[in-house]
Amino acid sequence: MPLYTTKTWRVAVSASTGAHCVPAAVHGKVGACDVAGGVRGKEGDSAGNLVWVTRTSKGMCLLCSLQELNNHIVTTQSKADSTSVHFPAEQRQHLGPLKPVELVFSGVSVTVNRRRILRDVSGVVRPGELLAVMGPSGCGKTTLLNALSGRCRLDSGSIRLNRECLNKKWKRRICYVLQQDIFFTDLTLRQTLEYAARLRLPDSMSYTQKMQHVDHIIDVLDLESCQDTIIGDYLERGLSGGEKKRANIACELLTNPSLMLLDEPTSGLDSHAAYSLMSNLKNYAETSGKTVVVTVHQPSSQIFHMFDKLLLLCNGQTAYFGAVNKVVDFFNGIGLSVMPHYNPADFILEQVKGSDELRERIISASRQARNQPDYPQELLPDFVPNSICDNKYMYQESRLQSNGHISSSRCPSCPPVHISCAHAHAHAGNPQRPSLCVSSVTEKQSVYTAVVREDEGRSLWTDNQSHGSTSSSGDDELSWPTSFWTQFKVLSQRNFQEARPRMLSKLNWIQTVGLGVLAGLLWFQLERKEEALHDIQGWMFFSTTYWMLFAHFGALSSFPPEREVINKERLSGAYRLSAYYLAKMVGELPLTMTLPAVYHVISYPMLGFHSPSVFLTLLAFLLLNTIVAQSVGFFVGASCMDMQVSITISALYTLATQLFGGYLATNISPWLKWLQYLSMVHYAYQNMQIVEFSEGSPIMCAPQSKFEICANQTSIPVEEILKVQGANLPLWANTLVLLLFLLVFRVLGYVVLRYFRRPK
Ligand SMILES: Nc1ncnc2c1ncn2[C@@H]1O[C@H](COP(=O)(O)OP(=O)(O)OP(=O)(O)O)[C@@H](O)[C@H]1O
Repeated sequence: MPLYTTKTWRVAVSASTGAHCVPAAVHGKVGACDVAGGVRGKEGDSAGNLVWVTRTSKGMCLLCSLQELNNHIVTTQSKADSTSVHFPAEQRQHLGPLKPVELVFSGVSVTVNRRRILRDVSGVVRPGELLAVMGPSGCGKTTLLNALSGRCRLDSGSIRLNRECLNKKWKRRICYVLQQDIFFTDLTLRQTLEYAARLRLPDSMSYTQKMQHVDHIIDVLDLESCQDTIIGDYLERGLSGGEKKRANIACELLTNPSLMLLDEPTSGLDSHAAYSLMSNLKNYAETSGKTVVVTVHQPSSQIFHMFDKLLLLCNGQTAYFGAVNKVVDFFNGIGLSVMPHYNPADFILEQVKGSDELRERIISASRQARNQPDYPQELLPDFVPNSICDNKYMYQESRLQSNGHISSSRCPSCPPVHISCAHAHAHAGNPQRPSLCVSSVTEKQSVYTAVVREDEGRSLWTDNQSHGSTSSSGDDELSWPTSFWTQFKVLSQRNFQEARPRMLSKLNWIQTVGLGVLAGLLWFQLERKEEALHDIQGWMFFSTTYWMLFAHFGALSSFPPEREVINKERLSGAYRLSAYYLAKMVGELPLTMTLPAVYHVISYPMLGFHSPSVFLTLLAFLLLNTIVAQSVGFFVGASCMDMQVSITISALYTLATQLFGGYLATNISPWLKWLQYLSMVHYAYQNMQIVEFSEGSPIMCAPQSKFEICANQTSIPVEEILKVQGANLPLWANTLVLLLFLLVFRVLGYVVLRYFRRPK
């Protein structure tokens, strides 16, 4: 699919329509815009001026260099660059409006477990910039990223994105690539990306478009060769460390995020892979106007010079914040000179790992640097953030009317904004009808202004220093990328695919068939007489308890790794918990039922087959019991964060359930008897007896029968068999209780995940 085309553009100027861009010649596919949004032009714009990209209603791609507007002619070429992440226009329009993000964090202090980790850390990253956070191990880099992504509470300070405080809407939009690679280990890389695309790309994109997008990301991150390899873990080898890292980034890149936070993306990579990854990110930031923050340990000098800005941390405090190319001057200024040919990254890290006195000197020099004129004004103590306007509407939108005037819809309490088209080089030879305008600066702060051309009805963003977003739409920003139905469908498929190798593993098959045959042989063709009654009951009790334990502990052990993945996905706002929960139940249902059914098919006919209806009803109760046990296991697994605790609780519950099931102990003291009503096995076992002994040939009395009724008749009715065990509920009541168990534990599991174990 050709994503990259070479285009030549002219600016047509006429008295009636003013200046606008027209394609002078188009080679390749029309509409395949390959630069996302307005960017500070690099390619084809040697002057480094703003390049505008927009789409007309006819789907044409317009690129104009503002600098050249006055010259009436623009030639912009965007050449193929396989390392850049570009989104084809027809896909990009589905990914939502392009929203460059300016990240400002000021005076951030964080305490974790009563230990102060970060103190008064500040910084600004603008769209198109790559900020590196560096510092010795344990200095607080990850904690800072956690704070910037809204995953930990600030003691003081603020985090603003496009001048809005970090809120739920932004948290969902931030892409945070964690240091650990959290995936379903049995899925291949391609399957992982496909599911992520189907879940996180909007419903307005077709399946084919989503898959094309996956292909593109795989191509960009050079993952073709390993796309069909499983992710793997320490038990089963899969992707290499570097491939996992890139897979992690690929999953996040799918949604075309405006702000990316990456924790140690180069750790575990060789120098070439690290360089290639960082140049991808650099390109991504530059060409797509993205804001990227990475933490790095010890970058090579090549990588170091790729960064635009550096935040150097030392014991949780800022040791340097500013342009990378000025860090050497900063250290020179305090008498610490880098030796020639020495990697500046190594040098500065050595300094911040030096003596206490040296570190104090660096930190205090960094504090003094705040008085320098080039220090970002947003970080100055007297900067008034959004106290004048409320956070939401610091951004404002203006409309360019057909008469050439600009109408501004700013909030009443905003300071006056002077929109200066001259300032924006946008006269285009016709002052009455400027094509594009940018905001100017008020006394204290620049205000983000998007100017909408009435004839195109489309917002463009700009600012002479930084970029604002198109208007934030509040609540709809919190809506999910896909419908409940899509989420349910995709998650069910993923659950099925992910759980199948685990639940239907070769070992589980061997265990099931082996036990089925063994149980069949042990209780082979039992006669229907009192002497064999205990054995028939033994088969039933063994079957119900075995599958209870199998399902309960299966659910218990599989949930902790799954919790990691769903927490990560929930934090990124990928889907509703309810969709996941329902999908988990439905997706795993066929797998949960397969092995007990196989066991039943093998062992029951060996025991003695009466009728298909008995066979099927017994199977139904065995399966119901298994599903109930699975729900209890899932509930315990979801509630307990500590595996040891959950195993202890489960062992206690399942063993008590067996003891009170009605087979092992029949003369239970009255004060303990109530416990049998909490035993799910009790109900399933009773029902199996009711079904088995109600149909077919009756159970014949023994010559020395222990049943009183045998004094008057030759066979034992089912009621008498159950009475011995102290059970008196009918079939329907036992079934109802089992269904209630199922419902209650499923609902409890959901409530725990929704309210008590929310990812933070
Ligand atoms: N939950 C926690 N409880 C106690 N201490 C914590 C916790 N989380 C982090 N810390 C401490 O905070 C400090 C900073 O941790 P952080 O993970 O942010 O460092 P880092 O700079 O990312 O380190 P590295 O480069 O080794 O990954 C460390 O000393 C760590 O032990």
